Amino acid sequence: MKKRNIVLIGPMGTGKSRAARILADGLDWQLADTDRMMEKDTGMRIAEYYQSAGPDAFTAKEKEIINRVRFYHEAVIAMGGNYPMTEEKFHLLSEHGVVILLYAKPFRLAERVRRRIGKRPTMDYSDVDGYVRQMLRKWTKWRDRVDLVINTTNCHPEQTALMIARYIDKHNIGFAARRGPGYPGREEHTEKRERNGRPSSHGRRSQ
Ligand SMILES: Nc1ncnc2c1ncn2[C@@H]1O[C@H](COP(=O)(O)OP(=O)(O)OP(=O)(O)O)[C@@H](O)[C@H]1O
Ligand SMILES: O=C(O)C1=C[C@@H](O)[C@@H](O)[C@H](O)C1
Ligand SMILES: [Mg+2]
Repeated sequence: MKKRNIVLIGPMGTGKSRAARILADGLDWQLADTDRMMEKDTGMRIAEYYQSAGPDAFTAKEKEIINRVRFYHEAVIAMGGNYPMTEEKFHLLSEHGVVILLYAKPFRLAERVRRRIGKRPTMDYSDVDGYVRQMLRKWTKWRDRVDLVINTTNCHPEQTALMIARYIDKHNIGFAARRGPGYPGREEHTEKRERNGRPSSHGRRSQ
C-alpha cells in the first residue's frame, strides 16, 4: 500500500519544524506542524495550554491531532517533540507515513532550546543540559524502527530537507495523491499557499 505522508519525529530542537516547512514548500505538499495545530485548536501557546489544561489533556489533544493528520495525503508532518514516542503513536504515524527521526548532539540541542526560554512547557530551563541528555536517551530505541535517521548537529534545515527528498527519490517511494478539493487539511494548505503567494501547481510532485 502506498504511503500518504512524511512524518518527522525526534527530540525538541532537532529542527523538525524548520525542515518540515522547507520540505513541504519544495515538494508543494501541505505542512502539518502538530504544535501549531494545537495552538490553533486551543487558542493558546503550547506552554500556556500545557499549564492550564495539564499533561493528560495535552496528551489527549496531541492524540486527537495525530488521528487527524495521519490521514492527510501529501503532507509533511512535524511532530511535537514533547513526550517520548509510544508504540501506539508510532503505529498510528507509520501506518500511512514514512517516518524520519531527527536527532542531534546534546550540546547542540541545548544551544537551540535556550534560544526560546519558556516556549517548551516540560523543559527544565534551570538544567537544560541534564534535561536534554535524559530526553535523548528516551529516543534511542526508535532509531531502529524508523525509515531514516538524520543527525542535524551540523546540518542546516535546508540540508535536512534535501536529504529527505533524496531518500524518497532513491527508494522510489510513491505516495497516494490528494484527491481534489475536500481532502483533510485542505484549508490549512490553501491558507498557507495564499499567505506565501505561491501557486500550488508549482514545485516537485511525487508520482
Ligand atoms: N539545523 C539547524 N541549524 C541551526 N539551527 C537550527 C537547525 N534546526 C533548527 N534550528 C533552530 O533551532 C530551534 C529549534 O528548531 P525547530 O523549532 O525546527 O525544532 P523542533 O524539532 O521543531 O523542536 P520542537 O520539538 O520543540 O518543536 C529554532 O530556533 C531553529 O531555528
Ligand atoms: O516541553 C514540551 O512538552 C514540548 C516542547 C516542544 O518540543 C513541543 O514540540 C512539544 O509539543 C511540547
Ligand atoms: Mg517543532
